[in-house]
Amino acid sequence: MSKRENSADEFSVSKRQHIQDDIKSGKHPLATLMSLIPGKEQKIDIPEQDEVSIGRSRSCDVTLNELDISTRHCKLFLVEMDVGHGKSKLLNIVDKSRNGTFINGNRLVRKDYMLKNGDRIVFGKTCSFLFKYQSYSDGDNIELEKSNEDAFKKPLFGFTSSQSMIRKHLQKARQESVFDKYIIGKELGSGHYAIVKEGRNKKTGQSVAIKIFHPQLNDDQKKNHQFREETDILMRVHHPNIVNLLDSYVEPLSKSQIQKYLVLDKIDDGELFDRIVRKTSLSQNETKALFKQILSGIQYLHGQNIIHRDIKPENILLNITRRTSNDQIKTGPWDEDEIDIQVKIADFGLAKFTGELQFTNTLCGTPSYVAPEVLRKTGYTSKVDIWSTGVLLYVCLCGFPPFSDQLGPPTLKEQILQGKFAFFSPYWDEINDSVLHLISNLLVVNPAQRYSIEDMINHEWFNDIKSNSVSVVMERLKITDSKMPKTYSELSCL
Ligand SMILES: Nc1ncnc2c1ncn2[C@@H]1O[C@H](COP(=O)(O)OP(=O)(O)OP(=O)(O)O)[C@@H](O)[C@H]1O
Repeated sequence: MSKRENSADEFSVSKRQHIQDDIKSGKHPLATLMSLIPGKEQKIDIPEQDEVSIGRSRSCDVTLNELDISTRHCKLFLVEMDVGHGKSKLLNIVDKSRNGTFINGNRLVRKDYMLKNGDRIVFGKTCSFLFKYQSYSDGDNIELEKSNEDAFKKPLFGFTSSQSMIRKHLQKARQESVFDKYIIGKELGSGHYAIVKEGRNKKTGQSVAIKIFHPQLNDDQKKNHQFREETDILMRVHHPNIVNLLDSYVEPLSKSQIQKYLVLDKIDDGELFDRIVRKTSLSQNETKALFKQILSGIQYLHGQNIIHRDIKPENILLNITRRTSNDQIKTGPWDEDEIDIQVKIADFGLAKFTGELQFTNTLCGTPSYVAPEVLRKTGYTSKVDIWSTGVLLYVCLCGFPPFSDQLGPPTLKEQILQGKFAFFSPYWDEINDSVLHLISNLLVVNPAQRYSIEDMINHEWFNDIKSNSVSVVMERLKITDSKMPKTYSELSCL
């Protein structure tokens, strides 16, 4: 007897007659389990039926003969689910065993789990299988639902009929799972709503960042569709100062939960926030050079009717080219060991998917960058980004925000609503009046009187020209040491 026959015999996996019949009759199985035990190669087909039982009992649909398998070890339930791209037929696994069912190393305890391609399932201690769907979804029945246009001001990208065909095709192609296309690796960072991990495209080898939102209830199909439609649009946004969105996925986690994924260009050198913390504040020249890029990105977004809504130093990422030899010439006022810095704005147009708490900054957990009209909830325009950019400019130059509870009373919220801020001595003493004038035209409570992105780009501070507009001397406020605001750098050491 050959080794192979012998092992197949030892690991005899029998299936009930009707499964065999299905296969014989040419009816496709829904999924397969490939044995991962060396020398015990085995492929088990999972038929497409409402319930599939797996266990040691001969009456189970799939019988596993190992001693640590329970009589009825687990059940697979067929679930039709729409997570934003038409109905998909999926298998939901529920454990019923004594020794446990493990998915990718985690024991299923009193919860169900929606199986996905590439999952490693271990029944009991040793029965280890790789799970794969045969035909994952009902791809020919995709219904494109109209997006909720009120919730998202439509960007200027129109769809021609051929584009709409491409879009349909794209949508069909996108029924694949994020795990089919990418290998997910180590953590790059985390925020309130998501953790971001390194990823690698299995086909091209491209290194990417994968933003994995915390699990959400799958209680609103319309919202899932909206997420898919809007991320499709954001995928067409390309600018050198904006992080490219490459792919988006909504994956079922269980019968009631989903998880959203965004695949992004990977940006290697961290957040502007960390640079400010490290340096306490940035020089005028460095701030100006970084802001020229930030403003170019924001101008592009506003030109496409996209409002960022969450401009803050944590969302400004940096790609830094380091010096490798002494004769390399710097492209800007960067540090000695830096040749070039490319600014990349992250998280644009996505704030609405994460709710109001989004308006926070990670250090203080306060809405320091939010425009007054957002707090007032009276409706807003792209001018909210101008306000936040004004706060960011202030922070870069002195190292602390213009509005904070430390500066109260009044409260942070009241300071913002009243537009109550000051340039404190000695922090602002050596900084040009010209940029104080610019900031004073950005932190204006009435959005109609606030600068536009073009006003900002054309301001004399950026263009190093002297005009008559800044003839006034900007006031610096002297306050006692005890009242002096703490910089992000000081706060990060506490
Ligand atoms: N494209 C990227 N490349 C590399 N790192 C990234 C990328 N996007 C995000 N990160 C890292 O992951 C961290 C968390 O990401 P992000 O800020 O998008 O999550 P979030 O939950 O939306 O955060 P927040 O709490 O600010 O709302 C970021 O601070 C950054 O350090």
